[in-house]
Amino acid sequence: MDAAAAAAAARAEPLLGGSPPTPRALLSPRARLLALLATSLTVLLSLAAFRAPSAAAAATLPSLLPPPLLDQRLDEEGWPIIDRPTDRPRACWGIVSAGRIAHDFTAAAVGMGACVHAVAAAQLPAARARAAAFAAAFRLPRAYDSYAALAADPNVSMVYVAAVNVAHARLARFFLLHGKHVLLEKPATLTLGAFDELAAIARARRLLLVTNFWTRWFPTMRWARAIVHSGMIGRVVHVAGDMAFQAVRHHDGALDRFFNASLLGGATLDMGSYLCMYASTFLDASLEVEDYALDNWSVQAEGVVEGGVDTETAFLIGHVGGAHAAMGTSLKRASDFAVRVMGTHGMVHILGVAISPLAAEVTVYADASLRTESPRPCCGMPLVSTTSFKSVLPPYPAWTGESEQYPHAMGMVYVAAAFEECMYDPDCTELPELPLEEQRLLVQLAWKVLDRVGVYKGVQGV
Ligand SMILES: NC(=O)C1=CN([C@@H]2O[C@H](COP(=O)(O)OP(=O)(O)OC[C@H]3O[C@@H](n4cnc5c(N)ncnc54)[C@H](OP(=O)(O)O)[C@@H]3O)[C@@H](O)[C@H]2O)C=CC1
Ligand SMILES: O=C1OC[C@@H](O)[C@H](O)[C@H]1O
Repeated sequence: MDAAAAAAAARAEPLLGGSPPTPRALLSPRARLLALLATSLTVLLSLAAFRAPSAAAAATLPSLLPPPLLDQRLDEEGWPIIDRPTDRPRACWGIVSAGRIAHDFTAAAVGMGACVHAVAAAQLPAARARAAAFAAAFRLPRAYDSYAALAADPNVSMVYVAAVNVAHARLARFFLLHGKHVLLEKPATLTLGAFDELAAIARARRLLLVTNFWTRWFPTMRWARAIVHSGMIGRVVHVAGDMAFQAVRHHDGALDRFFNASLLGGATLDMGSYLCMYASTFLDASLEVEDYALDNWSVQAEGVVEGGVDTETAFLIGHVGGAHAAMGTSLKRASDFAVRVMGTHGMVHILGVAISPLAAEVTVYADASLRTESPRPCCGMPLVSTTSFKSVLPPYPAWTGESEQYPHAMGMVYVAAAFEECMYDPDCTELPELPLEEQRLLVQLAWKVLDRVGVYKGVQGV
């Protein structure tokens, strides 16, 4: 292991969780012996199922296992290590819009040493001054007050589209047609038709089109996925998540995007889209072949609609494999922003803020299906192990004089690094962490939720 990898491993090491008192202590001596045998068997089977990195690890309890190896390279401060070519120009970003998340992404990108060449602000008033101030703060060479000027800049090969939801389809189409690779803020589009058009352009021109579900590239998410895929918690049967906050109604004197139907606001297209992403991530985790056809998924939803947007929504997503997700989102109440992935004999708990998760915990219980004695009628299986995972973010670049707008903003480095690395690989046409077909499914799942709740019916082209 080289020094950087060792530093990264140290930063992302599992913290061995203290186990709560085992319920076994409450059983009779005979039941205790049986439980011990069952637990030992479960431990052995868990170990067999777990893709441990070395044979030595297979001799230890699951709670002592190292996490699955993460193929993510980070330096001592937590910055991604990128193999940039030395024999040709670097790929440079253009930032489309100068709003809140655009600040966050740009801070992460300049912090990690990426080339951010220009920003364009073009929709809200004072575009020229806003773009100039943005460029000055992040020391970008160019500031434009039109998106067309940014699209014409030959130094920009990839753009980050950070405008409000209603502009996503239009701007992604515009920049793809100008030959730029596009990292597009979520939700990619409202309608399937709009997404399919974007995907067709991207494929035809061999351009990257990636919805910015940045969660997918977080070390915590990679760890959680690896744990679930290892079989350590058994077969996934249920995912539960809740993401809600009391959104501000007004921003800079106008109705904020959250409550603004003309900007495609509402809880589902905001945080609900992450919950759809979590459902897609884990519900089919046990299938050998990933299948993103909507026919394999069912959606039910209830919601409260105010001013044309959903402000409180609960939805269920079912997968043909039998697993299901129960999700809640709201613009009007608090939440722990956590997601729990429940398997037949264990659970991965992705701690809030699960949009940009820095910590998770896996709990493994004895597998009742492997026990020989009559199962107890209720409640709680003997605990086998609890293992935690934590990661740290690289520091915000203080020299910008800016500060983060959204939690864990520096976590944008992970998706930015993956995107940039793909730019240097002639064979890379999609990011494996979020293929186009899955992005398409995510558009459809959110659309189904909204359809059931009764908003945005009949809207086309966005
Ligand atoms: N991945 C993530 O973690 C996050 C993603 N997001 C997503 O990013 C997008 C932007 O969110 P955020 O930065 O909070 O948004 P802002 O409210 O800050 O607006 C972003 C930009 O959109 C344009 N815009 C804003 N209001 C209007 C309007 N009334 N009419 C037309 N254009 C408008 C402006 O572009 P210009 O500057 O060019 O004038 C503005 O700078 C959303 O799609 C959201 O879902 C948001 C937060 C976190
Ligand atoms: O994508 C997002 O992530 C963070 C949330 O607070 C924000 O509203 C949303 O758009």
